[in-house]
Amino acid sequence: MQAFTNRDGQLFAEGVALSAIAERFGTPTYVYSRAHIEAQYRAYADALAGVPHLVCFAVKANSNLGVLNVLARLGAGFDIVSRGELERVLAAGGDAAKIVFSGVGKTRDDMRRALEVGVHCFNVESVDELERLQVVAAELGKTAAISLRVNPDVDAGTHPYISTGLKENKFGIDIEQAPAVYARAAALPNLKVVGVDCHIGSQLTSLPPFLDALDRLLALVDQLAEQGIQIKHLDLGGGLGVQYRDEQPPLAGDYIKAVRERIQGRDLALVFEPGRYIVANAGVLLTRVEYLKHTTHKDFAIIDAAMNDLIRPALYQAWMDVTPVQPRDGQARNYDLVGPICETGDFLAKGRELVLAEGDLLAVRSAGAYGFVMSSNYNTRGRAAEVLVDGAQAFEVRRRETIEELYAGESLLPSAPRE
Ligand SMILES: Cc1ncc(COP(=O)(O)O)c(C=O)c1O
Ligand SMILES: N[C@@H](CCCC[NH3+])C(=O)O
Repeated sequence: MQAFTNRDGQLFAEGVALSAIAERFGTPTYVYSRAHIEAQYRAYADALAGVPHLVCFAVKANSNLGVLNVLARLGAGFDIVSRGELERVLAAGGDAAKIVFSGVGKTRDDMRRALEVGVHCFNVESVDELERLQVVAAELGKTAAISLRVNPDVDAGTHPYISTGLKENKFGIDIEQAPAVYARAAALPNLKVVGVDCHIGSQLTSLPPFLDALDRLLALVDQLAEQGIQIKHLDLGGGLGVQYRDEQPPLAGDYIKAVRERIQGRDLALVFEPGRYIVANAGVLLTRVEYLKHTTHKDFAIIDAAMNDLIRPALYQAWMDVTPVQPRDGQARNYDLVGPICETGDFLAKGRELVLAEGDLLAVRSAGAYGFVMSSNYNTRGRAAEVLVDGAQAFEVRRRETIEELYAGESLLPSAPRE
């Protein structure tokens, strides 16, 4: 479904004009559509009907409480990688028993809290983590359900920074070593082996890498059964891509259909950890043109959003669509859209044919995933507001950070006299 549509010469988020949101909440502001989030979640959940499953939204993609709450109300599970994400999920009404805990660097505190609230499963990424979890669980007198994140050595064919399933990546346990590590896990008294998981990368635009990884996991499940270790669930991670420009990634329904065909006849529950697929196209970053700067070489539109608000273009050379909220007639120019930050890498888009004037509003599309969550205070800029649209209403689900908040918690040196 299209969350952002053109009507009466301007762009709407569901039933609310983006110009009205800018008027009310200012810019830069992230705007999300509840209907889109729900539709994307349902694409996964509906395709899994009839199989025991969990769709665990990857909180790293968008951890806004309002967004998490929308998903929690739908019965979603959550994939977390930190204590912070855990507390957010609980604060948003998420069910601890539907949380899978991923990440290569879980601390003892992380483990304690996750055991205390009773997460569904720890996705363990190394032998040392397994041993640490045994100690922490024993101290608390608890049993930790675990899955090993295996590295199936599949090339996801995506950007090298977001490819995670190759031998040279830091993630997971080499699939060839997995049987031995499972044997160790099964021997530890406070751990209970329940699953196998993998996540081979993000923004995948074709099915074969997913299915290759699945085949390798299924071979491992069979091998483990011969060792007397029964796997209950298979967690295939996230990674399904979305359309930013002209990519044609598979739909969740087709992906899940292909997975279901391959696991037919097996007594396995399925877990997925989609992030981008659920929220990327549910969000835009709304920004205003501050200045137009025409030089002999280039035309720049200096906008009030910057790389601190949305770092994907600077970090991955990601192409993001930018659309005027109220398109105007006139002579288009070829603009670089740049922010106010003192870095040449501070751009959100380059070489766009646009008709612009100072004060115009622009929507940077597909910004619902890895947008606000990757923002920073660089150049002492307060972070953007976040607004969630539900039908004809817009709710500020996070207010803009104030200047005072930017230095709250810092202090001066005490003025002790120097000897
Ligand atoms: C373990 C794990 N699960 C899920 C995700 C979510 O990925 P995506 O947003 O591509 O669906 C990631 C991030 O790539 C991840 O590292
Ligand atoms: N932050 C990345 C995705 C990272 C996926 C996290 N494992 C992006 O914007 O594309």
